[in-house]
Amino acid sequence: MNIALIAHDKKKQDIIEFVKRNEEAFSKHKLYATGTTGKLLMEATKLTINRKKSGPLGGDQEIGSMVANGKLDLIIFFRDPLTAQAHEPDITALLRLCDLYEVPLATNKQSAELFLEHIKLN
Ligand SMILES: O=C(CO)COP(=O)(O)O
Repeated sequence: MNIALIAHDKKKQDIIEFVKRNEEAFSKHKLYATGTTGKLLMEATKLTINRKKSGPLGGDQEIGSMVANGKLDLIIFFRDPLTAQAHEPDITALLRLCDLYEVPLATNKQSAELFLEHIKLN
C-alpha cells in the first residue's frame, strides 16, 4: 500500500511512537510524509520515507494531489485539534479530497491503531 504519514507539531511525538512501535508493519509499504514529519520519522526509525514539502509550505497540498491522482491508499494524519494552523485551508482541502476519493484517513491514534490492525491482517 501507499501510505502517507502526517502529524502536527504537538502530535509529532505521538506519531513517532506509533510508527516505531509498528515499524515492521510499515516497512512492508511505500511511505510518504510531509516534510518535518518524514524527517523526524526517518531519524527515529530505519524506514525510508518519500518526503514532500513541510505542511505549512504546501506539503498537505502535495499529499492532496496524490490523493486526487489515485496514488495513496491510506493516510494517517495526527491532527492537533487545539492549535490554530496557518495553513488550515490546505488541511481542510486534504480532508475533503480524502472524502471525495474515499481514501481511508485516520486523524487520531485510536483510528490509526484500527487501520493498522487491518493492514497487518492483509
Ligand atoms: O503541517 C502539517 C500538516 O498540516 C505537517 O507538516 P510537517 O510534517 O512538515 O510538520
